[in-house]
Formats: sequence, C-alpha cells, structure tokens
Amino acid sequence: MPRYIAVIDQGTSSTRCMIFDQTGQAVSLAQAEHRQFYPKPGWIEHDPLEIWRNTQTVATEAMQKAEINTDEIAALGVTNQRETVVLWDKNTGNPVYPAIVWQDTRSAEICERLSIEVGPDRFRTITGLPIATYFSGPKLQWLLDHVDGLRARAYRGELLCGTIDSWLVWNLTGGKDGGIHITDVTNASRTLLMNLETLAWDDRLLAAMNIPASVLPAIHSSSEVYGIAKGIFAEVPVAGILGDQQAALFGQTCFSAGDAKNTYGTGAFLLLNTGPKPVQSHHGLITTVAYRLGDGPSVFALEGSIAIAGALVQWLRDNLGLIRTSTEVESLANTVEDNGGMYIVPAFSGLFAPYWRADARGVVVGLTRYINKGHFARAALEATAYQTRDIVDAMCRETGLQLDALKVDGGMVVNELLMQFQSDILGIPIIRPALAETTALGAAYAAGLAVGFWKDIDEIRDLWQKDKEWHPKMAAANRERLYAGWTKAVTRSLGWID
Ligand SMILES: Nc1ncnc2c1ncn2[C@@H]1O[C@H](COP(=O)(O)OP(=O)(O)O)[C@@H](O)[C@H]1O
Ligand SMILES: O=P(O)(O)OC[C@H](O)CO
Repeated sequence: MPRYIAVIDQGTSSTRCMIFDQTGQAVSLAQAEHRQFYPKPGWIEHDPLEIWRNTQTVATEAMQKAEINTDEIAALGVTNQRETVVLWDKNTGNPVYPAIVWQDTRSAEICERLSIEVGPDRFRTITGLPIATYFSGPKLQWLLDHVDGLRARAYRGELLCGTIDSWLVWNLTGGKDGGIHITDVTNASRTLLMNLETLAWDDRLLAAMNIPASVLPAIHSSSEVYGIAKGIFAEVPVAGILGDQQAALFGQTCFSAGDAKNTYGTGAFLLLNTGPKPVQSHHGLITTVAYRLGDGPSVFALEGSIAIAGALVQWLRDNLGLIRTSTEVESLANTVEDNGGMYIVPAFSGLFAPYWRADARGVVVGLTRYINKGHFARAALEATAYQTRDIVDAMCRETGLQLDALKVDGGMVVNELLMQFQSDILGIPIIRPALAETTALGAAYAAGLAVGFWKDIDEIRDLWQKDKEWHPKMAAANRERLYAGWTKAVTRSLGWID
C-alpha cells in the first residue's frame, strides 16, 4: 500500500518537490531556484525548459532524501505559479518563446484595446476578472500578435499553450510521446478566457483575442486521476492540480464560506472562500474558482492579489545588493526602530488589487539624510503588510465581514518582524500553521482525495495544526498614522506611466 503523496510546487522564484505522509507531515523537501529574465522594463520571463529540468532534479532529490521509490507514492499533485504562459511545439516538445510571467506588463496595449472594444464590464461579468496584464489571455494574444508565424502555426494545430501546470503535466505524462494537455478550473479561471458559469473556454473572448481554441488545454476538476506519469514518477497517477494560491487555501483547510488565508511568497494573495456561488466584486477584488473536487460542485473565492511582496526583498538582494540572503532582511530591518518616515510602494508591475492601476510605478518617498539601509529593509517589509491591509479593508467593505484573525503561510512568514508588524497594522491576530508549506500540502490533499488516500475533507480538516500566533501591540493611533502615510505614498505612485 503506497504511503506517500508527492507534490511538485512550481513557484515564481523556485520549484519544490515535497513528499507527505498520511498525517500531512512533510517527509522530504527539495528545492531549486530558477533564473528570472528582465529583457526590458516591465518584462519578466522564465525558461520553461529550466523549470522542467529543475522539476526532475528536485523530484529525484526528494525521493532520495525520503529513501522511497515511486511504487510507494499513491498519487502526484501539481501546484503552480498561476497566469504565467508557456507556448510550445507539440511535435518537438520545445517552447517557442520564453514563459511570460504573471508580473510581466508587455500586454498593456492589448488590455487597453480590449477595454475599448469589449469593455471591462463584459470581461468582469463573464470571467470575474478585471482586464489586466496580470492574466494569461492577453499574454497569449501578445505572443500570437508579435512573434512571426505563431498565429498561423497555432491555427494549424502545431502548438499547445498552457499555464505552468499544463506544461508540467504534459511533460510528466510523456511530453511529445502522449503527454496529456490539461489544466484545472482554478488555473483556467485566471486566463480572462474561462466563463465562470460554464467553467468552459468562452468563444466570444477567444474571438476577441483571436486565439484558436485548439491551442488551449482541456479544463478538468482540481482532484481526479487525469493520467499516469511516465519517466521520473513512472506509473504514479497524476491526480491533483491547483493554482498555488488556491492550493494554499485548500492546505489551510479553508473549506467553509468565510474562511480566509494570506500567502506571502514572491507576491502575496489573500483568498476568502465564498462558497458555491461566484461573488462579483465592487471593491477591486477578483472572483476566482477556489477548487472543484471531481464532479462535485465548484467552490469560489474572492481574492486580493499583490504583485510584489517577497519580490521586493529579492530586489533589495539582487538589484541593490543591500543584503546577501532574503533572511538577512530581518536583521537589517531590526537595526532601526521604525521606518523613519520612508515608504516604498513596489508598483513594479503597476498596482494590482484593489487599485488595478497599470499606470503606477514604484516610488520611494519620505527620504531625508536620516534614512539608512536599515530603513530600506524595514520599509520593504512594511510594504507587504500595508498592501495586505489594503486588501483586508477591501474584503471587509465587500462582504461586510470583519476578519477576527488571519491565517498566513508562504516563504515570508518565517520573518517575525513582518508577522508582528502585520498583526499591528491589521489590529488582529496572525496565525501561522505548523506547516508553512501549505501550498504543496493543498495539492497533496487534492491528489490524495482523488485516489482515496484521504477519505474526505473532514479527515483533512483535523490535520491542521497551529504553530504560532502574533497579537497586535501597537496603539490604534499609531497604526492609523502609519497607514495614512502608506495611502499617501500610494497616490504618489499612480499615473507615472503616460
Ligand atoms: N526571512 C525572509 N524574510 C522576508 N522575505 C523572505 C524571507 N525568506 C524568503 N523570503 C521571500 O519569500 C519569497 C519566496 O517565498 P516562496 O513562498 O518560496 O515564493 P514562491 O512560491 O513565489 O516561489 C522570496 O521572494 C523571498 O525573497
Ligand atoms: O509564486 P507565488 O507563490 O508568488 O504565486 C504567484 C501567483 O500564483 C500569481 O498569481
């Protein structure tokens, strides 16, 4: 009887393979960062072949660390950075262009045209999303419009497209030798191409972007046996796919309407389970599929998406050289008592929720000769907390619900200073689970449920455990003074791009 579930967690910054036992404990983890390419301002690319190579490397390493073979793995789950688009030749298996990453803004003109020709209301009603460079459809249109010959090849049926889940599952199940071309509803709901009511590609939106349906993957549920892996996971059923933020919601066992979590990775994403009906937002949030288990009902979520969270820490490390590792940001931030009056608004890809301003760009404000690099580190961490406050406020206005605590996870939640400041700036407790890798865990649950490794979501709910809780220590007046500074700083970032 296989005793483990394996997961590939393909994030914006790195790829992990994790192996879980039936109690939801991680028995092994292997991780590899991949390169980020910035060919022009606002452009961000990944190499899909590097991501596939890293996937195989971390899978081998994780199995070696756990000292297990594939016959001990009951199922494989895949979770992924969402929206990032890969287009590849189905006969050679080679990508025809680098992956265009979700933070990339090159499709801004296409989005403007879609706003005029189709209109934001129509997109929002059909897909639950605003028209924004963030989503996959305009990125795919950009590829077909700008790379010579691609649209003709796409219409001739030579090319396949997908988000990273599709790319990996196709490769994991044999690639050009019979790989399956699929995605799940959560990833499809991030494309600006899927109809939220029918959960199918919408012909009117495909026509508006001149995208042939044949290039797109088949949409499946988030938990079912899609196919059997070949190669590295030979004979293991591939049985779960969830976009990484939905996976974290699932891993945090947010199964009931009203349950919410915030994941702090490269970006940060707060999702609130809203139950079996999509809720349209009037406060800058997006409507997305949270999960669908087999042929069960779909569960929806409202999401507040923040483009730049941990990425700002990486920027301090890689572009400014202020720190050598992401971990060092905490000790550097602790060299100062407060932000010294400075704010960083990291609108590197414009501002996402709740603003949706493509014309915003990053600003650093409040500089005086008093400011030193400690303040930069502190302001970088605070920016994530303020952006989360923007989202929580929008979520409360939208739903009338008051969050009484926030469950958190992701790579940044090891940062104690950030966690305390987040609690201070929201004025509510922050709760970190025993396993911060809830993204991978959520995909493990989805895969395990499909093969009967776990019986049902009630069994899974009982596995959630708390690690640590932070409570607000800041006086309310101080909190509001700091947050007012942030909202003023945000106004300075708007309208920078003409
Ligand atoms: N101690 C830390 N303090 C602040 N940020 C951190 C820390 N450790 C990692 N990070 C940030 O967390 C991000 C990685 O988190 P992760 O959840 O692995 O991201 P992703 O899923 O997007 O690849 C990186 O942007 C990194 O800079
Ligand atoms: O790679 P992450 O964890 O920052 O997640 C990226 C999101 O899926 C983008 O929507």
